[in-house]
Amino acid sequence: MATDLPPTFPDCTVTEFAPAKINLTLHVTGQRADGYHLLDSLVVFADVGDRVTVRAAKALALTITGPQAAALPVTDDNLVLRAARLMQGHAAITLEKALPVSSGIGGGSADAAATLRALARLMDLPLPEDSAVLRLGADVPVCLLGRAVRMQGVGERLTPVPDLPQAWLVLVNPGVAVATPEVFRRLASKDNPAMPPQISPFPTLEGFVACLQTMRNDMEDAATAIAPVIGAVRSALSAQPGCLLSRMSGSGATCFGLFAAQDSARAAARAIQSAQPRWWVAPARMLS
Ligand SMILES: C[C@](O)(CO)[C@H](O)COP(=O)(O)OP(=O)(O)OC[C@H]1O[C@@H](n2ccc(N)nc2=O)[C@H](O)[C@@H]1O
Ligand SMILES: Nc1ncnc2c1ncn2[C@@H]1O[C@H](COP(=O)(O)OP(=O)(O)OP(=O)(O)O)[C@@H](O)[C@H]1O
Repeated sequence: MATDLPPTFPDCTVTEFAPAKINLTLHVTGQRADGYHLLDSLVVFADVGDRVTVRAAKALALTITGPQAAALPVTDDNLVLRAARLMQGHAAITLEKALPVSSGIGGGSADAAATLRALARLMDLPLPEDSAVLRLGADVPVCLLGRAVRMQGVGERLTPVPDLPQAWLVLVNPGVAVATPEVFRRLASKDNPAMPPQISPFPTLEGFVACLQTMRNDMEDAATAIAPVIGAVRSALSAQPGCLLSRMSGSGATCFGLFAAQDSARAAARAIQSAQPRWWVAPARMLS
């Protein structure tokens, strides 16, 4: 049911960027009685992502455009609409979908967070309370924060980390959607060691990478069992000159390579894309 807007409602549009979320590490350290898993993850963002534009309207409506739009039909449970309903936002919303769907880089969560931010700006309203944000999805709180952070609990405990060194990423998705609940179900162990209690400052990228190498993504084996092509993605990234570290993000199938120089990241992305024209490949700056 459409509701009339207050006469003073500003006639403008607001656009918010929805950056890809990357789990540089993802330790699964336990499971709660309700089935949700306890995590310990170093999360960063990349300068590639979706874009959410909101415009005041008499009723809530969503249009999806962009290179990945075909993979995401407009349905009532789209996270953009769920987020907008939380804000009671009457808005015409356009989601420009650039990130592959169900790919471990938090596309839906990033879109939900961007929608909350955009509607808060458009309507000059506060953001919803933390528990409501978490109910949208375990990755929505971290996406709402939108900067490098240690994520614990089921996704709600966010602790600042020291400034991270500048780095470049190559994100590669082989075009296979991996369902997060299935990967959690298939974990061989749900009770793995956490990251060290303190994350110290990293004066150099080399030191940062050495530290990351002592950590893991505990979902990678289970995701690779579901989508063996993840192994090929990891190999393709690791084989690139200048790749300091490669690992899967989230529940997959997207993997990232970490590079010291933008040129090497771009060259690696070009090489992988030309060898695998059907894969989604994106060079990006790591946002910390
Ligand atoms: C794997 C991660 O991407 C790591 O950042 C996230 O934890 C997943 O976040 P998300 O996609 O926003 O997850 P949700 O949409 O809340 O949950 C999808 C499903 O994943 C499982 N799930 C999710 C988060 C969590 N801490 N434990 C879980 O067991 C639950 O079965 C849930 O039904
Ligand atoms: N705006 C949206 N963008 C992407 N997926 C959405 C969106 N809204 C709802 N979904 C649904 O959410 C599910 C997960 O999609 P998403 O792309 O967020 O996965 P993901 O990248 O693996 O997330 P995460 O890294 O948080 O586990 C899919 O089933 C998808 O249909």
